[in-house]
Order: sequence, then structure tokens, then C-alpha cells
Amino acid sequence: MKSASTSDLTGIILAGGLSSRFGSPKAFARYKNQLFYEHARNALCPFVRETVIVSSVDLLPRFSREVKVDVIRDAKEHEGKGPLAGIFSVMKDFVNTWYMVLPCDMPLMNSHAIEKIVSFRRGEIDAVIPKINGRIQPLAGLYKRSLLDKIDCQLNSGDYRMMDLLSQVTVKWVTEIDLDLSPDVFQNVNDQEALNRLSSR
Ligand SMILES: Nc1nc2c(ncn2[C@@H]2O[C@H](COP(=O)(O)OP(=O)(O)OP(=O)(O)O)[C@@H](O)[C@H]2O)c(=O)[nH]1
Repeated sequence: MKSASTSDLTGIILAGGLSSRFGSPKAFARYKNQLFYEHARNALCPFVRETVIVSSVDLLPRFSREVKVDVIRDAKEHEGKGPLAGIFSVMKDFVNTWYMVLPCDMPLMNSHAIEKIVSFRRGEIDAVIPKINGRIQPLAGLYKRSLLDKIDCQLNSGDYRMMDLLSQVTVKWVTEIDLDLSPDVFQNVNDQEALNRLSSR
């Protein structure tokens, strides 16, 4: 895979949350001989200056033992506020122009998809967000650092919804046709049944 210019891009892997439906931390679930977070890391790697895993405080020791990339906890002021808090936390600590965000629970995600998504970045837009089979995928999108203050304000107001952020900013929506890939890539795994289905294909 040919790598694009990477200096203006930081990768974010969202790995906090409770994984209550899955029953154990999803980042450390296994698919095809790799842990879930490793699939995300490998997809991002060719295109980013660095990848940052953002997780809850209880998982930090486990990540630090296993991972040779940056791992941080959610910013204290927004802890427990969901994925938007994770994005905020990385933007705050790692200054860059663009952030390619992935959840830790999309093990079919690959570099081809990332290459396509980041190729849509332009100065005049705030985010590139996939709309796959008509379904918006805000956790697998590209976000501009200029959104940092807006995200902070929104989280402070008690509104943690990604869609409320996206409704206020300039978004380039991209479909599976624009991205030239199978919708399966965006399949996320929330429970053991979904993992079993994926593994038995
Ligand atoms: N950093 C961070 N990531 C989060 C947080 N909440 C969810 N995520 C991540 O966002 C993605 C989607 O999370 P969900 O599956 O909706 O929530 P979850 O808490 O992990 O799982 P459930 O308890 O089953 O709802 C996953 O990659 C999570 O690791 C959070 O508060 N902080």
C-alpha cells in the first residue's frame, strides 16, 4: 500500500467504554489471529504521523504492556462521556490538523478504506464521514482540529452525541461507492454472537 502524505494526520483508536454487551474489553478480542485494536492500528499506520489509543483508566496498564504506540486516558473533565470525549482527549494532547478516528470494534477495517477516506480532506470542510448503506458511521471518520473548542463546549453542555456535532459543521459525506469498498468493512462487533458470525464466514 502506497502511503499518502502523513504529517498532517493523527490516528485515533477509540477503546474506552464498557463493552458491556461483549462481556470483556473489545479492544483485546481476537479476530484472525490479531487483537481488535491491532486491526485498527494496522489500517491507520501507513497514513498517520502517529496513532493514539484513547481508553479508560482501568485498561491503561494492559495497553502499556502490549502496545508500542501512544496510549492515553480520556481527559478527566470529560471522562465517561463516550466517544466524543475520546476524540477531544487526543486532539487536546496531540496537535495536528486532521484526526482519522476508528473504533476498536471494526476488525474488518483496512488501509484501503483509510486511504480513501483521508483522500477527501480539504481545507473548507470540518469532517469526512462515511454513510454506508445509508447508515452514518461517525466513529470511523476524519475530523479537523478546529472542532476542538466546539466539542469541548458541547461536552460541557451535557450533550455527548456525535450527530449533534456533525449537524453544526461542514461535513463531506462519503458513501461505499465514493470509497469503492464493500460495506462489510464498517461492520462493528458489539457482542460475542457478532464475533462468531464474522469468524465463521
Ligand atoms: N475513549 C473512549 N472510547 C469510548 C467511550 N465509550 C465508547 N468508546 C469506544 O467507542 C466505540 C463504540 O463504543 P460502543 O460499542 O457504543 O460502547 P461500549 O461502551 O464500548 O460497549 P457497550 O457497553 O456494549 O455499549 C468503541 O470503540 C468503544 O471502545 C469513552 O467513553 N471513551
